[in-house]
Amino acid sequence: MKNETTPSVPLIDISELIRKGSGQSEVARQIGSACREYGFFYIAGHGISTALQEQLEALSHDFFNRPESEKMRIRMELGGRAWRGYFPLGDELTSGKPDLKEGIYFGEELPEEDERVQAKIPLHGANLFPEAPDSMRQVVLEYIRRLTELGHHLMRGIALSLDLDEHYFSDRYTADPLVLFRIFHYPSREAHAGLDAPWGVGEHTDYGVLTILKQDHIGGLQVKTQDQWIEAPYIPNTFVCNIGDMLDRMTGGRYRSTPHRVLNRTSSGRFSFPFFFDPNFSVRVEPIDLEHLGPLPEKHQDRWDGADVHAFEGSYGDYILHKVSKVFPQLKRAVD
Ligand SMILES: O=C(O)CCC(=O)C(=O)O
Ligand SMILES: [Fe+2]
Repeated sequence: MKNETTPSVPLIDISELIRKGSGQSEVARQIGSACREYGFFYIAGHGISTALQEQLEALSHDFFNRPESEKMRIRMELGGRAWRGYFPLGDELTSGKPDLKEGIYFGEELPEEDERVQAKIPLHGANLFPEAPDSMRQVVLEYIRRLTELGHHLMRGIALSLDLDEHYFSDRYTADPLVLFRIFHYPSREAHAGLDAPWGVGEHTDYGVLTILKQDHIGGLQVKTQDQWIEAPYIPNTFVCNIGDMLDRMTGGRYRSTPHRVLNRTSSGRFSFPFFFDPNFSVRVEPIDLEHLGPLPEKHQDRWDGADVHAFEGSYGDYILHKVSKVFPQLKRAVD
């Protein structure tokens, strides 16, 4: 008889990878298997303190509970080409439709003197922090710092999982990664029954190499496996990691940039904290020679022709700007 058990996103304890212990090759093996099968995995043993996570959550609740007029004081238009700041409900489009979410965009904090800011390179610049709650700046910057370190560890694990040198990605792509951090608030559907926004976030794939997502107890993240949508529920003190388009491209589709979406079915607001650890903005992203792994598994070969990530030529910056212009048409005008 066929086994009817619903597949679920695997959970991997990465503590041996973080401490570079003797068990890190086993962690890498588990990461590789999850990336091939799901493109998604949970991590435990990640070393990010619960105190920092709780502070971030409390500050986010505080900020998003404030009146719209106050939140709009750090609206995205004021962030210009750096692509930072607050966007109100319905302003972000995924697959051409408004999402039922509001949020703030952050990134690496760069001063005006930084040469990339001077050169007016898009997505580089200073963050917009609210005046209140006033510890938002310190907590968000600390969170970005810690998650950047975690991203470097995970990229070592991903390199090992492909039988590559552990510094493969940092040598070529992520020594100076493009990091983007977002805080999203998904209100309950009944609070906005009039808005034509079918999803919290519509079906999409992520753009870069690796996303490290903290979600709250409300849950609502859904992942598209080979043949069905499955839930990726809240698991306390874990992060959900997923592979983005650039790693799909680099691995010739062996590692899947898996479509996902969000639906808040509850009557409470949902908060989530996606952190995107991406290739350097200026680097061209090329396929890796993975002949040592043998031929591409048949079930993944269909991704080759259909998915435009494999046909794409250019820097990561070209790729992300093209994507962003669809999600935030108004930002494109700031960049042009
Ligand atoms: O909020 C979530 O759980 C996921 C958000 C997401 O998929 C994204 O920002 O790319
Ligand atoms: Fe996503």
